[in-house]
Amino acid sequence: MPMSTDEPTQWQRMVAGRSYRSTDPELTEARAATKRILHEYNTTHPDDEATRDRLLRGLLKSAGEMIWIEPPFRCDYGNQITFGNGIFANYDLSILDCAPVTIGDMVLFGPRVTIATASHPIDFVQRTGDMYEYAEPITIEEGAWLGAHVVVGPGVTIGARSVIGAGSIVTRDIPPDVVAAGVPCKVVREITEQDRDAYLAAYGTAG
Ligand SMILES: CC(=O)SCCNC(=O)CCNC(=O)[C@H](O)C(C)(C)COP(=O)(O)OP(=O)(O)OC[C@H]1O[C@@H](n2cnc3c(N)ncnc32)[C@H](O)[C@@H]1OP(=O)(O)O
Repeated sequence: MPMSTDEPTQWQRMVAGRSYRSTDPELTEARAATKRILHEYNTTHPDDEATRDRLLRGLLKSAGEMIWIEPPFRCDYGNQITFGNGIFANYDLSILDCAPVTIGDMVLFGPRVTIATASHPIDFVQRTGDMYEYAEPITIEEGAWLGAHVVVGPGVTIGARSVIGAGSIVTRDIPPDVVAAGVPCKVVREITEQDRDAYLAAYGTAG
């Protein structure tokens, strides 16, 4: 029987949220190309902001204004990542962008945040023999702040302006305007105007 020519590629399966194999040659080469760009990014001179900005804009699907991603920064493909405006990421941001990753305006990342869209089957044979993998999109809405060492899992949305405590593992959606923390990450409380007053009382203004 003749082979069908309209079978989706592994890339098409991956971005459609279906099972795929990351060992596919097209995907392997795409990751290798990304690593070459990131190697250059991560070894720039600290003062060479212009080169880092150029490399980032060539790598990402889209990038707004005023983005500062401290090296080292790692991702799988780059062209699945959208950054809004005014984003700061501290050292060691890792994004497994096998599905779309959308970061809104004014999002802050503490050091060593991991955003993992990719996952594997729980079943051993599917995971190792079949080598199946799948990925689900992740969205971090505008103004969210993720503390150090936060891990965000496949399919999660973190709501606007919410704060995720250091070391949290986020496995479910987090609503807007809350402090959430822990393993697994749960809402601790809502953020209110009292937070502003309490901050000023404790630390004052920056002049
Ligand atoms: C962009 C950058 O580079 S950021 C620099 C890196 N800095 C960080 O990563 C620091 C991040 N900060 C935190 O994680 C802080 O703990 C915050 C912001 C979540 C604290 O928020 P607050 O609402 O002030 O929390 P508060 O200290 O009042 O604690 C509320 C409760 O949540 C718990 N909690 C707070 N943080 C965490 C956390 N990371 N993990 C688990 N539980 C936590 C507290 O133990 C407390 O529980 P309790 O009521 O049972 O005692």
